[in-house]
Amino acid sequence: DNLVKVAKLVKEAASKGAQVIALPECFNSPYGTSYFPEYAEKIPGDSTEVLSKAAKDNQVFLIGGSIPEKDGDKLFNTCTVYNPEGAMIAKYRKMHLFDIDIPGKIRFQESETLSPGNTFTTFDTPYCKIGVGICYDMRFAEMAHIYNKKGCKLIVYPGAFNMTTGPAHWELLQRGRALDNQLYVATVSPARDETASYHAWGHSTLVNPWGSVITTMEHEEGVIYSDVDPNYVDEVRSQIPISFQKRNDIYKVEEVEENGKKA
Ligand SMILES: NC(=O)CCC(=O)C(=O)O
Repeated sequence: DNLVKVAKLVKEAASKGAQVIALPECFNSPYGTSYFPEYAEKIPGDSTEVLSKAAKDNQVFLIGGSIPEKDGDKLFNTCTVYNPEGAMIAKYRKMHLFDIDIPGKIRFQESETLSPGNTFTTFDTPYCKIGVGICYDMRFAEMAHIYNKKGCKLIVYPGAFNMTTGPAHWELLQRGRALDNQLYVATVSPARDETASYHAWGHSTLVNPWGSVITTMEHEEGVIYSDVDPNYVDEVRSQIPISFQKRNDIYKVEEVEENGKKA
């Protein structure tokens, strides 16, 4: 059902002028560790073929939310990205697994069935460079900082916060990452399904480099639209030039080398 919905909604968004479209975390699977093995697919596979076709048919960049990915005997929470020709131009595996335990509220351990990825992922568009993270990744300021250093003007986080952390942290984190790095931050959540075991907070949102929420929604299914203006990123950065004012002589955020390669 969700694959059919993707084809329909991407077409609808493109017909209204969208050029870059993003889907939610785990859009082809219920969000829950017991579901991931059942719904996991290889990449390429049925779900990613639908994404590739939707991008090509509608001539858009498509950030395909995420799916549980099966690779050998491991599962990952993986986002794939397509260009308007339908080619997969990026693949990102969630680096920071959502393992939390808030007594009486929520315990969730993605690591029960998923493994973490180890690679930062950005891609170029004619509009700007875009960085990809998934949900819990948004809590890690250093990751967004590295995307800023790599030249991104937009970071997209498909994400499914919950009814405990959503109201408290969802918007605050996006505004924080946007303001820290003076770039746009977009989050895309699944709609809330009251019959599911995990109740998503919803509230897909776009925040601008000034830290202002420029578009958002509630928790029902829907599509939201907004312009991203890469020139506005430059404007804010020249007005408040924090990137030049960092005391790199005293502290520095940098990618570590892993096995001789950048992480
Ligand atoms: N899917 C996730 O990573 C959820 C993250 C979350 O809810 C949080 O509070 O962080």
